[in-house]
Amino acid sequence: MYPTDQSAGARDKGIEELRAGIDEIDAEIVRLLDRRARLARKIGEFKRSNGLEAYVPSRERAVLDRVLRLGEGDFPRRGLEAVFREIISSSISLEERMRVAYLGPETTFTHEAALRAFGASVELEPEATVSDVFARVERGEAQHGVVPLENSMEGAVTHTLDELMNSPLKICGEVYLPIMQNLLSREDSLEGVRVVCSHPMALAQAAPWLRRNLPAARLQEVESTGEAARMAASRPGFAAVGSALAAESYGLKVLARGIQDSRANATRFIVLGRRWAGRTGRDKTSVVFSVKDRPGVLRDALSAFAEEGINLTRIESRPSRKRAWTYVFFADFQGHPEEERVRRALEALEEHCPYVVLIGAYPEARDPEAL
Ligand SMILES: O=C(O)C(=O)C[C@]1(C(=O)O)C=C[C@@H](O)C=C1
Repeated sequence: MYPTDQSAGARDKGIEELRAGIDEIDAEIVRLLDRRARLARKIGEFKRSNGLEAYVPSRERAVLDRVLRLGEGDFPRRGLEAVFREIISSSISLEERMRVAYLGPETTFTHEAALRAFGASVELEPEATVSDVFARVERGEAQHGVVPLENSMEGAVTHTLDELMNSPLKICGEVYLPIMQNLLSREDSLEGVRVVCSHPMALAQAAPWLRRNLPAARLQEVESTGEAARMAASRPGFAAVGSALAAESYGLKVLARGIQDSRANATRFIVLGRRWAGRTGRDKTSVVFSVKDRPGVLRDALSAFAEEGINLTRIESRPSRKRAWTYVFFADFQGHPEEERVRRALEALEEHCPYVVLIGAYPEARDPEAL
């Protein structure tokens, strides 16, 4: 027999005392949060009268680092980070009406990345394409944007690189998300699935699993994983490759979990804004440049980075789209343009390159596994 509330007697008394302790602490937390909110409002007023932006990634990094250093007790570190992500998100919303455009629709991985970067208290606005996200921010209809930049298995998101080349916007943040692909459907089992739809990258990530487990299914490419989930919800015999978040919001069954090809599959997203972020001491900088047409020029252009001991974390070429067979290079490196050694390396780069544009500087994302 299970004890009822009444019969639990002495044990109840024990738990009630503990709960009274929690109630007291909760009241104190709320009082402290109110005090913090009042300070954030004042900071918001100061920023408004001095033309400063509400979202300050470098300060957020400092706040989170400090909190994680303080939190060496019983409260889990991941929990601390999540709680403070939302506290800061609330502060931002008190400072100004913050609109963040992202590559939608809702429930896609970019949505998840935007939530990671800004928390749930800002207005997250889904856009149909990467260039719509850029356009919204460029027109000032959103202060920031979030788009995917590269996937650890599929490589660069070329739409994003092409937009970065021509936009006045800067990268002010980065988010890494481990990608978990799932097979979502209204059907009860794999036998009922005739068509599998998703974004081409998601289909590619799940390709070996799909070949093994659904060899007869037709694959259909659609604009996004969210759109795929919507289709799977409305059409019998359809399944989508997408996130667990999508399954939840479209009422789909998860027929198989973790169907992506590699456990190391992660996507890197960027936060766009009008300015790059301030220096934190653990930063990354992104540049785009073109080189003159002569042997060894790329080596010469990059040698200053080696000489200054600056670690290049990515280099990638794209057609310039200005003239056939001419290319631009995208490079990311550890460091911030305010550092002397970075300034020297960039000056040397300019000597070798007809075109160099600094497209962003931002706190280097923490490895989520390290928490
Ligand atoms: O310090 C600031 O500039 C604030 O606006 C406060 C705060 C915070 O809540 O800690 C909020 C938003 C910023 O992005 C950074 C930090």
